[in-house]
Amino acid sequence: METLGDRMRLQVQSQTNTLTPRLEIRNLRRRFGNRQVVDDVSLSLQSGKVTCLLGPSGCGKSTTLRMIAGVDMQDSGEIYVDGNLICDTVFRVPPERRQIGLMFQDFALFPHLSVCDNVAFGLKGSKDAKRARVQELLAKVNLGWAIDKFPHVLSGGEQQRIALARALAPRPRIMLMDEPFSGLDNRLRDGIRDETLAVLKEEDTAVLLVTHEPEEAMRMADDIALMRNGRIVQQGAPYNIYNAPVDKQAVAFFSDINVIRSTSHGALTETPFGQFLTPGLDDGAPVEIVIRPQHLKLDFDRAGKGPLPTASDGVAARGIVTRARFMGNESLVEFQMDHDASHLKVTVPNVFLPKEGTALWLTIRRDRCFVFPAQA
Ligand SMILES: Nc1ncnc2c1ncn2[C@@H]1O[C@H](COP(=O)(O)OP(=O)(O)OP(=O)(O)O)[C@@H](O)[C@H]1O
Repeated sequence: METLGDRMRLQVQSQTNTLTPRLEIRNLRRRFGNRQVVDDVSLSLQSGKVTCLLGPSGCGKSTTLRMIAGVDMQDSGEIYVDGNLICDTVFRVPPERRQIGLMFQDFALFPHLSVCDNVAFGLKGSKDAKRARVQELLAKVNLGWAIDKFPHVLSGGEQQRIALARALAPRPRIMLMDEPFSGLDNRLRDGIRDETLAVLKEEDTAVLLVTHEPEEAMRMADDIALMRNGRIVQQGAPYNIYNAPVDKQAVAFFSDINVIRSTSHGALTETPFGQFLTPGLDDGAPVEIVIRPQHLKLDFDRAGKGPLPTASDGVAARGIVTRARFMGNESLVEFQMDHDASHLKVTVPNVFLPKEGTALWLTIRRDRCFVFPAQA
């Protein structure tokens, strides 16, 4: 008979199982020559979730992926799958036994094999069982009709979906994707991204997607790990990464930015747009207030006066239009500010194209400002 102790043990066990990451990397490091390309990277992936490793070109994303796949070897650090060590500096499970699927930009299918044979390539078992799995996957990517075709008769987008089916066929526990959509033209990309995401979720695969495109990460990720110079500088849900960035570069990675420079005194800084708190900063410490162009507001000049100050928008400062351009969904208006001749950019929905030399008043949405100590 099951005792209370057994039940509690089972409960603890099942909780542990749900908490154990599908993939965990701890303190991974890799150096090429005298350059530390991956510097103490730790990450956890959960089943059915997409984590995006997002960062500029050359920051070490692909090197991290290659170590996880087992095609490159870390200098130090460990890799675990379902809590089991698969690689440290002494022990190493070979790539083909890691149950990790790979999908790269250069996803080349085998041209001499049919779609069926391409997708079945990594499968074991009887011919019928393989064909059944191929049919199941092709149905998921809406390409059931192509099973007996050859790759060259398919479009780029269709080939990409076949590559996804091929990578998923052996039911990998983890899928590593390195810029898999960057070879596709813009019109196809969104649809294929969404479809890929749906299939990966359905298969409950843990996904690590490498990209240098913030829009792609925002669109696909449950979790974003922002990487810079070999390190993960911030990790979290897309909403948090966008709205609570760790530093100026993290804001700038997602959008254009404006920087208002000032100095801290008594844990406050005075700017032409009002005061801001600067907790923890020494007197005289330089401060940067960072704000995205869509979070400034414009108002007309009424005989040298602008709008009255408000708690949400602070004080208005006057600027002179230096340029205004229509961008499609919005207009971009650039200013030279009266108070210090600095330049600020403002985006306004639809068409708003004031003439060069027009005086306008700018306010900033205080809840959308990020205050950082100035970086050297
Ligand atoms: N085998 C190697 N030998 C020497 N240097 C290498 C090697 N592999 C990568 N690097 C260097 O390490 C740095 C990081 O490369 P990596 O491919 O990981 O960057 P990435 O973030 O994926 O960039 P991208 O988005 O351009 O692919 C680059 O400067 C690259 O030149």
